[in-house]
Amino acid sequence: MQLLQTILQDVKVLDTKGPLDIPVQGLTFDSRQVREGWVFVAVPGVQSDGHAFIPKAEEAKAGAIICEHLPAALQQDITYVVVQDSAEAVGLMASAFYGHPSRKLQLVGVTGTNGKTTSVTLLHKLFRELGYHVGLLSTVQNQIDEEVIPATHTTPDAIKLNELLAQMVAAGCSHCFMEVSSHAMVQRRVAGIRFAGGVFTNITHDHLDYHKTFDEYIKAKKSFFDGLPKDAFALANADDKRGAVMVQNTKASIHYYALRKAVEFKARIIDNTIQGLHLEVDGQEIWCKLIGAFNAYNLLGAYAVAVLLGEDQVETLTVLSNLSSAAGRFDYIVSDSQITGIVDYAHTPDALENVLNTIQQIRNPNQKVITLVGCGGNRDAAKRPVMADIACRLSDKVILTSDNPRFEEPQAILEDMQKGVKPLDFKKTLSVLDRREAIKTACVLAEPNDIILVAGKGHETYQEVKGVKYDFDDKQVLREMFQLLGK
Ligand SMILES: CC(=O)N[C@H]1[C@@H](OP(=O)(O)OP(=O)(O)OC[C@H]2O[C@@H](n3ccc(=O)[nH]c3=O)[C@H](O)[C@@H]2O)O[C@H](CO)[C@@H](O)[C@@H]1O[C@H](C)C(=O)N[C@@H](C)C(=O)N[C@H](CCC(=O)O)C(=O)O
Ligand SMILES: Nc1ncnc2c1ncn2[C@@H]1O[C@H](COP(=O)(O)OP(=O)(O)OP(=O)(O)O)[C@@H](O)[C@H]1O
Ligand SMILES: N[C@H](CCC[C@H](N)C(=O)O)C(=O)O
Ligand SMILES: [Mg+2]
Repeated sequence: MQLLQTILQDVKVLDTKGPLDIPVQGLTFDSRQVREGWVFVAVPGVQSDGHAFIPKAEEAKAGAIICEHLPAALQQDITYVVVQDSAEAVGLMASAFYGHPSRKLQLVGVTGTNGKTTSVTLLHKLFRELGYHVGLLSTVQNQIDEEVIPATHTTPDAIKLNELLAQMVAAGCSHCFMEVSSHAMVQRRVAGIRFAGGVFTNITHDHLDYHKTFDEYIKAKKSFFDGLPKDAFALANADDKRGAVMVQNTKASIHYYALRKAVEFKARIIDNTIQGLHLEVDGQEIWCKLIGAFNAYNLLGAYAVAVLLGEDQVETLTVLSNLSSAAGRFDYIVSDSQITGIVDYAHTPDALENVLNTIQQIRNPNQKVITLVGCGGNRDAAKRPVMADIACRLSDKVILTSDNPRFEEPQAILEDMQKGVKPLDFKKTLSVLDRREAIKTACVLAEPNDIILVAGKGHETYQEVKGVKYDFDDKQVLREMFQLLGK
């Protein structure tokens, strides 16, 4: 068993009260999980401050308490350690507690507003096909080879993260591909993690509820590259306005990929149809099953990562051309009367615009596009009118509805969205609060050959209302409605 002083090795300690050579039975930042002999780290949060739960941890017989300031009264048989930054300390301690698993495999992190899940999923599938044992940490699910471990966050907390990495190492994984969210950067979930490489996909408006300003959001993403070590690679999308800024202060070796610029890794779209993408990548032509111009970026990024990790270029492209996308990313079903129902996780203005542009490019002029979209509660409210406007601009009919209202009033979210609808578009817009009814309405309105886009929830199988997750699966409801209506 590890000693407290061992797992504190990399942590900036300001003060200690009590012995440090005590065994650590477990590590947590949640007082409700503390057991006898465990280490409790008090972390300031958004809702509350972990320091307020120190008495609970003491009651549960914690062996040590790590905090940024000492409580007024100290318990005799507990060690107290004051650190400068307890969120960072959790990461550093978790890495040591689990035996530094990130140093034992090639870990690549992907950050950016859109394309993270798609990119890491492609990479996981690619490296599996290339014959490796591979881990995956994504919004949709975590995986060790084909074994699925449910995910609660895009990036797990530092303790869960190291625990999962340690499981991957134990299972013989040589690689792991993970999403690094901006929340994870701010909350230091990847402190102490060693990356072999980092990828930047793009950055657009999102999560301003949390980061407050776009500058802060950029800073959060950039801090990932600032922290990469010298022997890692930093791969950035050069077509994104912020691509160069992201990697400007990194110690890692800098590489770029782009569709519109002559950089190290480049691709060109030859054709973009409902059957997939025909691309030229580094001078080689390939056909891919993924649909939409934005997926050319995801494919090119995955290719570049593989090459930077030393894989053969031709073999990589051959495997990539056979891969399908992640669940809920341009997922579609076709009804008996040839109505195409597309389910996509587009929940940002940029993603919605990309998906709708793709649909506009691949549809024929007789097919109407009906878009159903909502915006999440307790999330960035500024995107609501913008997404409604984009939907109107790029669709023939729009149905505004609910998407995880959480603790907000669904009707109020809808009204925020309605503010973005221009007077000229009033006629083509409907608001149907209940998502099931909204999908039904879209199916009623659709005529043979039309296209319905159900945006925002993708792979999610629930609708979250006031803390309760009710079963809800866009694709299944679409299928049900097609059947019910005989479409
Ligand atoms: C806004 C946000 O990110 N919140 C995360 C944060 O919670 P918090 O700051 O509110 O924590 P808190 O409730 O104030 O508690 C503060 C501290 O007291 C502790 N505590 C609390 C209660 C108690 O009884 N005892 C106790 O010790 C808590 O464990 C915590 O350490 O820290 C928690 C523990 O790690 C996270 O689970 C929680 O994620 C919430 C559930 C969440 O929804 N996060 C989303 C926004 C998120 O992280 N999303 C990104 C992806 C976004 C994207 O790119 O799409 C992600 O990586 O998943
Ligand atoms: N490279 C890309 N550029 C722009 N849009 C993209 C890109 N890749 C995917 N998208 C769009 O964004 C949506 C989300 O994609 P994906 O799940 O891969 O991103 P993500 O970064 O993991 O998102 P999240 O932060 O919500 O987990 C997709 O459904 C698609 O509509
Ligand atoms: N990872 C994102 C997912 C948003 C998906 C959308 N369906 C919503 O609920 O807003 C978040 O938690 O902000
Ligand atoms: Mg994701």
